[in-house]
Amino acid sequence: MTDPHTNPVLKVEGISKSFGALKASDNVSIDLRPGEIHALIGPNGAGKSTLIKQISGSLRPDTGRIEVLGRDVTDLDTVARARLGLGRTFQISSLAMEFTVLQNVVLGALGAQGRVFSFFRNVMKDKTLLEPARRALERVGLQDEAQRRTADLSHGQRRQLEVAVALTLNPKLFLMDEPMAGLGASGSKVLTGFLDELRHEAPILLVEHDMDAVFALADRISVLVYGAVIATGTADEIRANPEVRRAYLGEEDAA
Ligand SMILES: Nc1ncnc2c1ncn2[C@@H]1O[C@H](COP(=O)(O)OP(=O)(O)OP(=O)(O)O)[C@@H](O)[C@H]1O
Repeated sequence: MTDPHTNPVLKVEGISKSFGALKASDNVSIDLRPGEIHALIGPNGAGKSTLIKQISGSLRPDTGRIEVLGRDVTDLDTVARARLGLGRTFQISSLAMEFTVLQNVVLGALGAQGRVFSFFRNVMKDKTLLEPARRALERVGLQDEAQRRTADLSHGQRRQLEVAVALTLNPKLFLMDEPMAGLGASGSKVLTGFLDELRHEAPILLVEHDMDAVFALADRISVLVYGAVIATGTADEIRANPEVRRAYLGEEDAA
């Protein structure tokens, strides 16, 4: 369990973001503590992805402040935030399907570092890239698939590969947008086990529709409705919260 008194690795304070008349983030404050998985749940269109984008740096909030490891990153771009230790996996795959598994990890690490390359052959011989890439593949259990074409992997293996790409940067914390999406029961079980271990190394802010995974993994859960956080608490507190049941869980019969 996490100690609420330790300094959070991520602190979001009063973030708001509007698209025209629509308030996609409405004065959101949340934090992420060392060793924890903090899940962000809410109905479709509640503003989960919009919030993740603002934390990762790909979308600028209208107001509010974001701190990563005690540093104000509100004005930093995605590359600078990644360098500080903010890892991210995406809702839609960013993998190059025709490339091998190992090539994707190497290229992903290069891109995330903001580096450019001119000769692909040289990049694939660069030990400073290859070694961390192989280590990351081992961590997620894909070491035997390194030379396979990414398009030939199962959906679950691609999700593992995305985590491996993010791991090469040694993230101090993770933002994950629906990592279980499209995984079968066995795939999500494997990934659940992996995230359960990963949290000790890098705490995770997890957007996820799979309620079994959320209630199994999350130390804390925040519920977003119409851009605003209506509750934050443990799984039991969230299950028992009448406002949450009315606004969300009750309607999906997930409690
Ligand atoms: N770039 C944009 N321009 C205009 N409206 C947007 C934009 N991005 C998101 N929205 C709107 O903001 C609201 C929040 O969207 P968001 O994708 O963050 O929700 P979500 O909770 O992640 O949904 P889902 O669970 O379906 O992924 C939605 O009404 C969406 O249509």
